[in-house]
Amino acid sequence: MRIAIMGSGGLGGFFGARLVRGGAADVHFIARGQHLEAMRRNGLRIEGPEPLHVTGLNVTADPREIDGADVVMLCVKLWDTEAAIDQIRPLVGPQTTVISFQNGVLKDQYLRSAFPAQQLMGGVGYVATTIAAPGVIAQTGPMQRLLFGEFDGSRSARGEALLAACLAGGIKAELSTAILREIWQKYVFLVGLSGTTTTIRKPIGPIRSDPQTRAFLLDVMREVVAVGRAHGVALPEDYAQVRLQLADDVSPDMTSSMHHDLQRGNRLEVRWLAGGVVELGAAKGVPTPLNRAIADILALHAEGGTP
Ligand SMILES: NC(=O)C1=CN([C@@H]2O[C@H](COP(=O)(O)OP(=O)(O)OC[C@H]3O[C@@H](n4cnc5c(N)ncnc54)[C@H](OP(=O)(O)O)[C@@H]3O)[C@@H](O)[C@H]2O)C=CC1
Ligand SMILES: CC(C)(CO)C(=O)C(=O)O
Repeated sequence: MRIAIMGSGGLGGFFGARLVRGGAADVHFIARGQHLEAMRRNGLRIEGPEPLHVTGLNVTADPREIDGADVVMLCVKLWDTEAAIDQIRPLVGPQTTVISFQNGVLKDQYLRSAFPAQQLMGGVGYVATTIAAPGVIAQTGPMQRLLFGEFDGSRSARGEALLAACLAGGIKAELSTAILREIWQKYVFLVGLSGTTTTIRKPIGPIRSDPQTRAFLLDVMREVVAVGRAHGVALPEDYAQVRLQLADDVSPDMTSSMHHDLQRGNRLEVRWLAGGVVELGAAKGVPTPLNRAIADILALHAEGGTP
C-alpha cells in the first residue's frame, strides 16, 4: 500500500514516521521549506514519550513526483486545505482514498467538493505534537490515536489494509464504524479546549478548577453538541458532560494547538473550530453565542502576528 502524507508536521510527521517504522506501507511525505530539507538530509526525529528516528525517507515538495497513491492522508493546517487539495489532484486516481485527519468538521466538506464521495473516508487524529525544529517533531504527552472509517459505517478492505499498516507501526489505530460521530466527538472536546485555553490563555488545569470558567467550558461544548444533533449526528443530549470528564482526566498543563499557535504568533484555526460551530449553527437556526464570542475575541489574532 502506498501512502502519501500531505503535510508532514506535528500530525503527518508523527504518524508518517510510525508508518515508516512499521514497514507495511510505502510512505511518501509531502513537505516544504526547511522542514523538507532537514527531512531529506536527516530523516524525521520524533522526541517525547515514544522517541523514534526514521531516515532514508521518500520526501518531496511536489506530489507529481509520486507515482500515484492508494491512500492520501491530508494533514495540513486548515487554512492550507484548499491549496493542498489542488496539489494532491495528480496523485489521486480512481482507486485512491483520501482521508483528512485535520481537526474540525468542515474539512470533509472541502474534500467532498473536490473528489467523488466513494474515494473519501473519515479520519480523526489524537496526538499532541509540534514541529520543534526542522526535521524534528516534539510529542508532549503519551496520547496517540488514529481513527478512520467509511462514512457508510462498513468495514472495508481498504480500511482493514490501512489499519494493518498503522498497527504494524505501533499506532493506536481503530477502524471505526461510526466515523462521523467520532469526528464530532473530537470536535466537541476540541472546540471547548481550544476556545477556552486560547481566550483565557491558560492550560486546562486552572480552567476546569474554577467554577466560572468550568461552566464556560461546559456551555461552549453544549453548543457544539446542539449543533451536531441539529445536523443529525448521533450525539447524546448530555454529551458535553461526558467530554467534561475527559477534560478532567487530562494532565492539568495540557492545552490546545490553537493556544500554542497564539503564543507563537501563528495563524489560528478558529474560523473552522468555534467559527465552524457558528456557521453550522446558523445553517440550522441553533444559537451559538459563546462560540461566536470566542471567534470574535480571537478575530484580530486569527491571521497571526504578535501574540
Ligand atoms: N499537531 C497536533 O497535535 C494535532 C493536529 N491536528 C490537526 O492536524 C492539522 C495539521 O496540524 P499540525 O500537524 O499540527 O500542523 P503543522 O504546521 O505542524 O504541520 C503542517 C505541515 O504541512 C506543511 N504544509 C502545508 N501546506 C503544504 C503544502 N502545500 N505542501 C507541503 N507542505 C505543506 C506545513 O508547512 P509550513 O510550516 O511551511 O506551513 C507544515 O510543515 C490541523 O488541522 C490540526 O488542528 C489534529 C490532532 C493533533
Ligand atoms: C486536543 C488535541 C491536542 C488532541 O489531539 C488537539 O487536537 C489540538 O489541540 O489540536
